[in-house]
Amino acid sequence: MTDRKPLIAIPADARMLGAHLFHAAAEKYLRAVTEVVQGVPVIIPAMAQWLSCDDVLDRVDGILLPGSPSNIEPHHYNGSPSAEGTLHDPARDALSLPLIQAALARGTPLFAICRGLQEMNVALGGSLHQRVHELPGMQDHREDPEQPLDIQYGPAHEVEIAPGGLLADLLDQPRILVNSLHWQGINRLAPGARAEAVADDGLVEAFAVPSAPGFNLAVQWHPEWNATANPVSTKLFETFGDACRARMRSGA
Ligand SMILES: N[C@@H](CCC(=O)NCCCC(=O)O)C(=O)O
Repeated sequence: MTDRKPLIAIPADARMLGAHLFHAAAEKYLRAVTEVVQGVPVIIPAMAQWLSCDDVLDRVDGILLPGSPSNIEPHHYNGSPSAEGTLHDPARDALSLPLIQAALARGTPLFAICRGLQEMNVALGGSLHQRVHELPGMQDHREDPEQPLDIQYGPAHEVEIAPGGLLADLLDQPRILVNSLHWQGINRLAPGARAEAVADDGLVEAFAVPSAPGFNLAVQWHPEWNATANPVSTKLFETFGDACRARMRSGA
């Protein structure tokens, strides 16, 4: 008998489409889960007022925290108010931030991408820079929205892999080339988090929480974009998938 496929929860963005509020996730994340993780993606509506963390975690084998154009509300990390016009998604904040803490405590495998990395850092007590490109000495980590998507999600800069960590173990190379589509970034890395990759301007671009009982990894770049065409991205999603399958088989 073959195993069932693991169920992978993807917290939704809450977005107005016309006159109605939708709970949505971009197809590229669903595709990475179906195609590379070999799992079944389940979009979790951003309705934390009616769904507890246990309602979700009792049923799923892993969590994928996707990127989003929206920013975390800065009061979650004692940040100064956002610039006027900043897109927020308080419903997603309310779902994701407690879910991250609960998933890490339970050992549910967790893979966090872009906004997901920022959420994981904030959920664990870290803080964010709101406009990395305006800081002296920092690179511009934003995409050019005028370019076609393949260029926006194309290779942008290298990151240095921290020796002795999870990524060093998985990838066995000192530097990798990543894409870059973000304004915000880690300011204070959360207590208990270990930097796994750092850009040349010093920005932490990946981290893990080694003391958590399950697989967990957060990356600032977008491995879900054409994941099967990039060996590093494939490896990250396959490793996450293996952790989800192991969790599922353990019956935890
Ligand atoms: N808004 C934050 C997070 C950036 C991010 O997650 N971008 C992804 C955009 C859509 C997607 O590709 O899923 C920031 O700018 O830092």
